[in-house]
Amino acid sequence: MLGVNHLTVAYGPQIALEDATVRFEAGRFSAIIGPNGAGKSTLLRTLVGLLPDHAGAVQFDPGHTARNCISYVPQQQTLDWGFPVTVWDVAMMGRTGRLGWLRFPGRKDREIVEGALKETGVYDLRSRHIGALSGGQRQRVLLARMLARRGHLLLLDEPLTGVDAATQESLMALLRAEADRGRAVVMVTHDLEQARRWCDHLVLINRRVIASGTPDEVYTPQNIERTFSSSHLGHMHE
Ligand SMILES: Nc1ncnc2c1ncn2[C@@H]1O[C@H](COP(=O)(O)OP(=O)(O)OP(=O)(O)O)[C@@H](O)[C@H]1O
Repeated sequence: MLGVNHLTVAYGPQIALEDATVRFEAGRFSAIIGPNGAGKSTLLRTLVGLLPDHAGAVQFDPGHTARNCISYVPQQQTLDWGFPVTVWDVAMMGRTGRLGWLRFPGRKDREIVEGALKETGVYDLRSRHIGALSGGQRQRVLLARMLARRGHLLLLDEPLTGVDAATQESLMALLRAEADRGRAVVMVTHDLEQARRWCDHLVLINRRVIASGTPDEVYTPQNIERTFSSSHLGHMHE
């Protein structure tokens, strides 16, 4: 459904991701795993189209583009939470992004937003200003916006940061269900054990793709060592 082919991304002289080739399929729940600075967010942001300045190709299946099929949940700290909007408004942005700014949302859109807020457990907070939410509540609102968009491809950058353990389980179940409905779900995470339990496709990266496959294929001592060995600290200081 979506992939990158020999992708290299640099920020100025610093190469963040080198010669990465990987494919994400519909119906699969994929996890991108690696240490800090490994290039995980860079890979996701390139897929979304936020880093157009790269070498190599981002490939969509025919009829799909970043604009018409991706729902993206960025890292929470990259957003401005002082913006004067309510929980409901943020979830509705999932619809307006789809409709275009000139069309007003209709009853169907309101139903979809209501359903998304209920699914993520923040419907009761719908009139609250987003600045007045806890970290875990904010994360749920971002997930509600993502669900409201109804994209075929869900890209999430560390979506469980700040979320308590019980809620993490229910949100993982929610994402698993989205994959089982035929969506491609791709999540950046630091939690290897959680990824092994919920995901059927893992991608280990450390500036390069170290391994890609099922949890059993990917979680070998050698791959883990190559992904998390301190050698990557070397290139952080290059
Ligand atoms: N806007 C930027 N300008 C310059 N360098 C950047 C920028 N964004 C990321 N980098 C660098 O690119 C490399 C990869 O960063 P990236 O954010 O993709 O890592 P990550 O795997 O998502 O890390 P983390 O687990 O810490 O979120 C890092 O060395 C980082 O310092």
